[in-house]
Amino acid sequence: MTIALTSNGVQKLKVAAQPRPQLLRGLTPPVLTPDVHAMRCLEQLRSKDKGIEKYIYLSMLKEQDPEMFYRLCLSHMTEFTPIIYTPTVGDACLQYSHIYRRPEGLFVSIKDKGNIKAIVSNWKQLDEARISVVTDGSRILGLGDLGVNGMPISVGKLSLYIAGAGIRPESTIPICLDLGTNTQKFLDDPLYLGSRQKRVASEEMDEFMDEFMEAMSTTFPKLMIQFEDFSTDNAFRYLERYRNKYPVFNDDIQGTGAVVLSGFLNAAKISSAASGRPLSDHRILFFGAGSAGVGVAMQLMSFFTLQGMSAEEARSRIYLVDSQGLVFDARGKLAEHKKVFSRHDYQGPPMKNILDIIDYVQPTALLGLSTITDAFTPAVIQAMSAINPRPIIFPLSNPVRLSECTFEAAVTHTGGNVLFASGSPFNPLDFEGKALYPGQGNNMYIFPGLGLGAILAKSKSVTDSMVEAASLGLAESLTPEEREMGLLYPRIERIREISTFIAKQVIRAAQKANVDDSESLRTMSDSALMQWIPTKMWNP
Ligand SMILES: NC(=O)C1=CN([C@@H]2O[C@H](COP(=O)(O)OP(=O)(O)OC[C@H]3O[C@@H](n4cnc5c(N)ncnc54)[C@H](OP(=O)(O)O)[C@@H]3O)[C@@H](O)[C@H]2O)C=CC1
Ligand SMILES: CC(=O)C(=O)O
Ligand SMILES: [Mg+2]
Repeated sequence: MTIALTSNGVQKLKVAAQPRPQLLRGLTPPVLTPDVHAMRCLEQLRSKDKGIEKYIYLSMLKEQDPEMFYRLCLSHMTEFTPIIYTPTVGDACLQYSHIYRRPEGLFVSIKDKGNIKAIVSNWKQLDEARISVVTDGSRILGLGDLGVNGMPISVGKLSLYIAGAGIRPESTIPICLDLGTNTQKFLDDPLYLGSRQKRVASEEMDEFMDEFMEAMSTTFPKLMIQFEDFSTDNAFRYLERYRNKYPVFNDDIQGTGAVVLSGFLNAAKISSAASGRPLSDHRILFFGAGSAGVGVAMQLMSFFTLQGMSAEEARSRIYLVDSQGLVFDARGKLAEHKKVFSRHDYQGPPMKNILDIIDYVQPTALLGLSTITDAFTPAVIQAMSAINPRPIIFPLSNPVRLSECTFEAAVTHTGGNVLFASGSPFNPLDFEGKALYPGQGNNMYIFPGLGLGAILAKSKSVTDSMVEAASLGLAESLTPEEREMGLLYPRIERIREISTFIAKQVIRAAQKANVDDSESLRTMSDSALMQWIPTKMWNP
C-alpha cells in the first residue's frame, strides 16, 4: 500500500492488489479485499452510538489488525482523533478499570521499587524502543487523579505518534506509573486496576523516579521520554530534574506552550490587522495558572524576547488568574511556578471576578486552561468583544465538557468576530451565511513532529530552542487556502506533511544547539531533508 499526497495535501490510500497466498485459502472468507474490508470496519465503527463503544471497537481493531487501524486513522483523522484521543479518551480513562480487556502498555508500580530495571526489561521490543509516553495518572486531562486509569492517555498519544509522524508501532512504549491514587472512588472500586493505596509522599516518589529514569535509559538507550499529565508541581519538578540528563520533554508544559504560541501568532496577525495594534501591544490574560497555563506563558514570553523585548517588557504582557483571582505580589505566598508572572504593578485588593480583571487588564487574548466549564460566560465573551474588533478567545481545557466556552457561544457573543481555538474539537458553524471553522489548539499538532525530529537527529536532550522551532514550524505550515479560510491551525488531515516540516525545523534546532548525533543530516540541504524524512516514516 502507498500513501500519495494530492495537490491539496489530502492523503489518498492506494492499495495494490495482492495475490492471496495458497496457505491462507479456506482460512479467510473467499472475498476479502482490503478496500472493502476498510468499508466494513468503518461501517462497524459508525454503527455504534456511544463514544466509549467506538473507543472499545477501535482498541480491538488496533490490537487485531493494526495495519487496518492506522490505515483508517490516517485517512479519517478528523473522525478518529476525537475517539482515540480527547474528548473520548477522557471517558476511557474514567472507565478504564471497567472496560479493560488486555494490556497495551507497561505498568511500573511503587511495589517494584528496587527492582524497576527487571520490570522494564520485560518489555518485548527492547532494541526497537524510541519513544515512550509516561504518565503517573495524577492529572489526566482536566479530570483529576485517575491513578492507573491514566493508561489510555499514554496509549492514545502514542497512536498519534504512529499515525501523525510515522513512528514504528513497535518503537513506542505506553507507560503508566502506579504510585497510588488519592481518589477515594477508585480506592473503593473492586475492579480498580492499580495499587489500593494513597499516593506516595514526594520523597519516596523522587527515589522511585530516579530509579525509573535510570532503568529506562540503560534498558532503552535510544529512547526519548514524553512526560504526560503529571500534577503541576511534579510536572515542573521532574522536567527540571531530568531535562539535562536524559532526552525528555513535558507535553503539558512545553507541547502546550508550543501549540498555543503557534495559534496565537496566527490569530494575532488577523487581530492586529483589524485593530492596528502591533504584536508587541498584545496583552494576554491566562485563566488558569497550572502546568499548561504557565507553560504557555513561558513560551510566549520567550517568543516576545526573541522579538527584541526585554524580559521585563515581555513579562509585563502576561497576566495570570488562578482559583484565587489575579496573581500579584501583594497577594502573599505563591506556588513557585507562578512567581515569574506575578504582577508587581498591581497594588489593590484581591481581584477575583473575571469581568473586573478583563476591565483592568484590557486583554487582546483570553486563554482558558482552568478546567472550569463555561467560565467564559456570555458576559465575559461580550467584554472581550467590546474592547477588540477580533478578540482572541482560546478555551483550551480538556475534555470538551470542561471547555471554558463552546465555539457557538464564542461566535454568537462576538458577532462572528472571535478568533477561536479549543483543546478538544468543536464542529464548524454557519454564521450569517458564512462558514466559520474552530481551531483545535491541542499539543497533538506538536509532539509527533517534535518527537520525530528529536529521534532522527539522535538528540541527547530536548532544548527550548527545539520546542520553539516546532511551534514556529507549525505556525508557518498553514497553506494560503487555509489562511484564506481563516484557520489558525492547519487541517489535521495534513498531519504527516506538518510533522515532516516540524521535524525538519527541530532537527536544525538540535544541530544548532549541538545536541544532535547524526552527522549525515548536518550536510543535507533543507529540501533533501524534507524528502528524506517521509522515507523514515512507517506506513500502514
Ligand atoms: N489544549 C491542550 O493542548 C492542553 C490542554 N490542557 C488542559 O488544561 C487544563 C489545565 O491543565 P493543568 O494546567 O495541567 O492543570 P492544573 O490543575 O495544574 O491547573 C488548573 C489551573 O486552573 C486554576 N483554576 C482552578 N479553578 C479556577 C477558577 N475557578 N478560576 C480561575 N482559575 C481556576 C487553578 O488554580 P490554582 O493554581 O489556584 O489551583 C490552576 O492554576 C486541563 O483541562 C488540561 O486538559 C493541558 C495541556 C494541553
Ligand atoms: C492535551 C493534553 O495534553 C491535556 O489536556 O492534558
Ligand atoms: Mg496532557
